[in-house]
Amino acid sequence: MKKITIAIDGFSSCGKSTMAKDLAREIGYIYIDSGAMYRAVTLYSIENGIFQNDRIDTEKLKNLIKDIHISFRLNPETGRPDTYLNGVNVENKIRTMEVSSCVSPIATLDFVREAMVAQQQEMGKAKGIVMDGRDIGTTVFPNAELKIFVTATPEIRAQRRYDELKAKGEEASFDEILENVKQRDYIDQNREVSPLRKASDALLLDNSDLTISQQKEWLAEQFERVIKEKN
Ligand SMILES: Nc1ncnc2c1ncn2[C@@H]1O[C@H](COP(=O)(O)OP(=O)(O)OP(=O)(O)O)[C@@H](O)[C@H]1O
Ligand SMILES: Nc1ccn([C@@H]2O[C@H](COP(=O)(O)O)[C@@H](O)[C@H]2O)c(=O)n1
Repeated sequence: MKKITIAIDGFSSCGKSTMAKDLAREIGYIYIDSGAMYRAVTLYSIENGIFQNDRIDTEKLKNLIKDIHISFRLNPETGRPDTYLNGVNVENKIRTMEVSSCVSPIATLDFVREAMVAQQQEMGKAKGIVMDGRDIGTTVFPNAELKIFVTATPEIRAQRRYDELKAKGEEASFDEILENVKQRDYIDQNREVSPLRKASDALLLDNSDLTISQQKEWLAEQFERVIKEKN
């Protein structure tokens, strides 16, 4: 059976990775969370004094970008891939509010995007991949056979993220999360390079009123339909 490329884009915290991971596991495809890659570059920038007091030392980051190696390894406990930055597992560190509040400015930088997109295209060159992000259907894999664009109201997305952090026993403020979600959406949609857009051939999914299992079922139906057409 011919494998395809699946691009899942959309707004922050709307459930892209939940859908993408589940589908990839069920159909035996590779799953790549492209947002984790921008988060890893951001963590590196914070830890190496590149992002300080709301300022990015772009020259320093440009010189060091070639030293930033991001990879994914399956975590046998969760059954999901963890993100590694220069060989160190940073899966938890990249999910903090500190990284969330710095990541979108880092993701506006053209040389950062160039480096990430090149790695993402390399990861997907053999197809059989589900990748989620902001520019997967528009820039990374414009020829993907299945493209989805996911959205939900900012309040619902913030509530989901708040519930997730609370369930992990982490301190969280709903207002801070909502503000972060809105701010990232704004920066992501308004940057010059590869802004967040629905690709013209992407299917739109508003999952505000869908459960995780309903959206999973919907995605599986889309996959079945496309794979039948292609084989
Ligand atoms: N339909 C849904 N109903 C309720 N909760 C959901 C739904 N879909 C996802 N979630 C939950 O919402 C939270 C955010 O989901 P997820 O991390 O998949 O979003 P995302 O779009 O990948 O976010 P980000 O852009 O920040 O990477 C998670 O806690 C997830 O379990
Ligand atoms: N393809 C992508 C993916 C992500 N970004 C930026 O990274 C931020 C974090 O992504 P999450 O998916 O983990 O929320 C996101 O807000 C974007 O700024 C991107 O630009 N392109």
